[in-house]
Amino acid sequence: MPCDCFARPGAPTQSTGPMIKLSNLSKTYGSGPGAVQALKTIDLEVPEGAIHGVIGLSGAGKSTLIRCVNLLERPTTGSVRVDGQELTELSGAALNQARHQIGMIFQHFNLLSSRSVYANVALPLELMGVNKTEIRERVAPLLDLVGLADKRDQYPSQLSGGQKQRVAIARALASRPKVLLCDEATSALDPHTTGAILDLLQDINRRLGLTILLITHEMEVVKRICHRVGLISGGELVEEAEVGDFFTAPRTELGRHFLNDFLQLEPPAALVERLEPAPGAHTHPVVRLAFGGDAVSTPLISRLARECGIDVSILEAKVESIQERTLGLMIAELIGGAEETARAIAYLETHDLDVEVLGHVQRDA
Ligand SMILES: Nc1ncnc2c1ncn2[C@@H]1O[C@H](COP(=O)(O)OP(=O)(O)OP(=O)(O)O)[C@@H](O)[C@H]1O
Repeated sequence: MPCDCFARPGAPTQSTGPMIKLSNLSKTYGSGPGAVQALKTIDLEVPEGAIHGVIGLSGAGKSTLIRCVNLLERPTTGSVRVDGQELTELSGAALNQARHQIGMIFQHFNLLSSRSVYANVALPLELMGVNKTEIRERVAPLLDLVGLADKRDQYPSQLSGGQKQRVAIARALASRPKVLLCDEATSALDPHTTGAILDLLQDINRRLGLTILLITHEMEVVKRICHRVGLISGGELVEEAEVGDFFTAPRTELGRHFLNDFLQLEPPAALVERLEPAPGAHTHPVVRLAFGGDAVSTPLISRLARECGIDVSILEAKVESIQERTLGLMIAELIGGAEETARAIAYLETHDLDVEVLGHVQRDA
């Protein structure tokens, strides 16, 4: 439930559609032979109140994408609608006004070193022409919200990285935005501080009903606070899903790469050396299984062995909690004849498990 003290008087939601809607968005840097097409026909919708992550490798186009949402980068083609308003048609004062609805935080905080914590948070309000009394009334609860009321007169050089990011968050919220953009906001922080900042962002999302779009290269960030996630590669959104679905059944090779990297569930090295890509006359498959929902609490493996007439040798297994969902992961050898193991894989697939055949090993080896 949004908190009253951060309400946006006179600024009701203009649209009943998504809070952020990017349509057919492309961005090319430069021209001629050296041109770089950083974004290619991106379509993305973020509903009001959602936390939406975009993950990708370095150079995939994440920063360009998020900077197009507030027109820090002007897209080459396409549409950017925030709360129903088309931003690409705006410039000058009208664009500045629209940007009050969109706060942003950065990897390196971007605080002004010559200004105190209080003055950094007050800055956007000064630029908006808010009077001093109102600024005082608005900054104090923001510092409370981010847990820095006792640091109001300190300077950025006297703060830790996590505290600097808290100041940046308070500053981003000063104009009472509807959207918060987070550009690798925790990448410069240690894991403990990252957790605390992500908790704060989640708390703000819940208390203020703020829509958050974040970009990251860290699955941990997605796992911890995002509702939905998009995967970007070569400037294209190649996959988009609910976070629970993405972690249980990524649909692309790159999605699997991110997941495996995060889970670090790899077959033992000795087995990898024996893996062959194609089945042979005397091989059996090695599979990686990911399962969520009811499958986690069902004795599927013993049923599989019984019903398909195979043996199952479990090589690695773990259970992860992804927000409210449980994800089971396993690497196993399915030991049996070609027909039986093919039937076993089909059986697993019909029970909503994500099955990846990693390769095949000689039965007698
Ligand atoms: N101002 C620019 N001029 C020219 N090319 C650019 C510019 N900014 C980014 N690029 C190029 O656009 C592509 C996407 O860059 P972008 O910074 O959006 O990727 P990213 O996913 O955020 O990468 P990283 O995680 O390394 O920050 C890259 O090939 C990059 O070199």
